[in-house]
Amino acid sequence: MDVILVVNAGSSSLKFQSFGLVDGGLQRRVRGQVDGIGVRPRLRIVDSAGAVLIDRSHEAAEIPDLPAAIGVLRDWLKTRKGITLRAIGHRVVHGGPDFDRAVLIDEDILNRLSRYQTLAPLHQPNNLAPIRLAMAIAPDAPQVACFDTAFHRHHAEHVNCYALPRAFYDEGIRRYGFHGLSYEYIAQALSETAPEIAEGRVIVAHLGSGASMCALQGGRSVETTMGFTALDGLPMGTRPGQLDPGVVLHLIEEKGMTPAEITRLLYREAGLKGLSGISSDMRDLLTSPDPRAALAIEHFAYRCGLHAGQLAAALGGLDAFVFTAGIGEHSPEIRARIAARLAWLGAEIDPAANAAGATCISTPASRLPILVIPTDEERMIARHTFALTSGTT
Ligand SMILES: Nc1ncnc2c1ncn2[C@@H]1O[C@H](COP(=O)(O)OP(=O)(O)O)[C@@H](O)[C@H]1O
Ligand SMILES: CC(=O)OP(=O)(O)O
Ligand SMILES: [Mg+2]
Repeated sequence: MDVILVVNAGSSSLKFQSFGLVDGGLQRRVRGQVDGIGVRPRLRIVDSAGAVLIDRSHEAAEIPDLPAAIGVLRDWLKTRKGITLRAIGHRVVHGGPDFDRAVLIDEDILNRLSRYQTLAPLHQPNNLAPIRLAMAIAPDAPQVACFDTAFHRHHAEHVNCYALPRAFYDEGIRRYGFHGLSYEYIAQALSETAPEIAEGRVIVAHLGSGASMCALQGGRSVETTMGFTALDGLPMGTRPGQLDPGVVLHLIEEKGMTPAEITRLLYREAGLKGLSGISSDMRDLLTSPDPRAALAIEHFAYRCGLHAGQLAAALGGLDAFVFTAGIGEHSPEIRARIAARLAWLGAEIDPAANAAGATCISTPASRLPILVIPTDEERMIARHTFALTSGTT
């Protein structure tokens, strides 16, 4: 069978899916991930029916880093029989100013994407490593880069710019926005399942370890909370979200911190982890009796409400609100706390539907429909990869 392999390499995990090309469409075959890389590595692969094919824990030293995780994926792929790899699609977080759509990868493209490593230090190096490896070991398989930034590339100029001298904008210092593959998937899912909502003004809240919100108008992104990098906007697992740049100046001038130290602080030590001093994982905070956990949760819900207000203003009103990603899909408590902050926009949550994880979690009387839609960045990547390579393979 001909398959498309999708690779989504993150900061501590390698997620992958394969899709069979069946009757001109994409049929998911397997879904897997290596997570806890370098700490508590675990490989788990399930088939399309949800049956577990592999669930294996490893010693930290066995899978200490991303290249080792890619090696595990490669070894597993070798055991698959009767499969022809037609193309590989990759999530690449930063596409800079040039890429407003997915692109076939060659050496030149790869070199251009390498320039954005410092703009997405948690993601870009890990996104590019599997591309390089596949170029070496499967040079005949076309590879496609699918960008988090592409879905936001058509924002109006007044949305895109910072109030800095124009030269900075021209050299690419702009508000790019991220999680675009997730938002594009949700926009398509909405147009299929709730077309009347999809045509209107919708906020999608992608709340995972990275978190952002997107304002959709008629299925297109018109505003988002992240900017030049994936540090801006909502507080996240280990990133602070919106921060007065004066804080960074203070850290440099008064505390003598180096760029590397500040990068570490802002990408790995801040957010829920820094504020609570307990964990970056919302599940740990929700079960902790520690008041610092309660503060971090309150800060998160407050800032989500605040940024939703900004996006509602950008849209000039709001017709629906959608929760997605790890926290958005799985935490009724956080959904309820954020929805309570949207009461002024007409939101009224249905506690039973929320607890049950229903698709619609607002009451029939709610002026604002509130939905939960699981995201699927990998399927979005497969769609782009298929569209770009079906004529060439
Ligand atoms: N049941 C749950 N309750 C609260 N938070 C959860 C739950 N399940 C997952 N999460 C949160 O989701 C996060 C992971 O989300 P995910 O979208 O997979 O992020 P990423 O793709 O960025 O790793 C975890 O760090 C955890 O905080
Ligand atoms: C861009 C970003 O923050 O991605 P993730 O949520 O996967 O960390
Ligand atoms: Mg993610």
